[in-house]
Amino acid sequence: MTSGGRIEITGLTKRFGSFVAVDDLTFTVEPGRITGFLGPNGAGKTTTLRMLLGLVSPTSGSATIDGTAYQDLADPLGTVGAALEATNFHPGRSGRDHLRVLATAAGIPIARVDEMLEMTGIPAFARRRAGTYSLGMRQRLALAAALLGDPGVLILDEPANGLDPEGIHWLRGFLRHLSTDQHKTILVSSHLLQEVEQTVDDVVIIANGVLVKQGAMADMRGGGGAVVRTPDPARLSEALAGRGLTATPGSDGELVVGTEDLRLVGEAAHEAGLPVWQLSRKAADLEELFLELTSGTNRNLGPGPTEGVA
Ligand SMILES: Nc1ncnc2c1ncn2[C@@H]1O[C@H](COP(=O)(O)OP(=O)(O)OP(=O)(O)O)[C@@H](O)[C@H]1O
Repeated sequence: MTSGGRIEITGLTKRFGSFVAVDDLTFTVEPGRITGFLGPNGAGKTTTLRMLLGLVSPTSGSATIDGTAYQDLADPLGTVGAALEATNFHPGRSGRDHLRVLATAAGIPIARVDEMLEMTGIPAFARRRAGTYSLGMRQRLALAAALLGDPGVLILDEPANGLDPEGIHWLRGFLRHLSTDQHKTILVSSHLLQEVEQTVDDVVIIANGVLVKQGAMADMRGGGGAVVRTPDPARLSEALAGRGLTATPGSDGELVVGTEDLRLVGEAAHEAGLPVWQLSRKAADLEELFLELTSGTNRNLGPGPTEGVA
């Protein structure tokens, strides 16, 4: 069982002619964690992953795994497993045969094939031609292929694409097991924050090839403040103001307080002699935050509606 290496992206840039697909990108991905690589369609995620895997050469900058570029790795399949597209299977070949060909070419014991099919939940389909697989099945087969060499680093491009809710639930648990129990490094791209929200520990968000945010998912969730409900919101507002806390009336008689510390709010209510009907943390609206961070940046859609010129 191989534990993961550290991915380091430094000043990574890719130009296609005059078009800058990836622009001076710098971030790191740590072992034992699941990192979501997020951005709207066309943001430059796939190009970045392709550079990391040595499939596209950077215009400048570097992408390394434990300090080594992919093309210089001594044992690439045993170090990094990748599933970039779920469609590159020979349609007439069974999933099992596909994995057997890969395993033989890489000198991996054939027994590992059935182990991986079992692990990714596709043994019953293994003897059917891959051309008949649903997108979800192809995703599982791509994952099985990526894991054949027991790599410490796993790079998955939109792995939840085509999975049904049960499949997404399964994927979430599976990736969690690989990161927590096997300490692997997992980088998962997605254009939907919601899709990976419950899966990832860290996020790297890009738009127009540029880094817009990197951090722990828990920090993204924070900042929402506290919600408190009481029979006399005006009096509680005053008590909170006395403690330097801002309180804004919400939609349904509640107050939204500018602190994450629920104790402060509870104490203010207690001092004012007010009963508290509800006191909870307000979750930040991640979808809103994501749209805000990346708004109007989907290059593939062209410019948005423009203001009329007087
Ligand atoms: N070989 C190429 N030649 C010219 N432009 C390219 C090439 N490859 C990618 N691009 C452009 O670079 C931009 C980034 O593409 P990329 O596929 O990396 O984005 P992405 O974030 O992965 O989006 P998606 O989720 O749609 O795959 C896009 O505008 C794309 O059209």
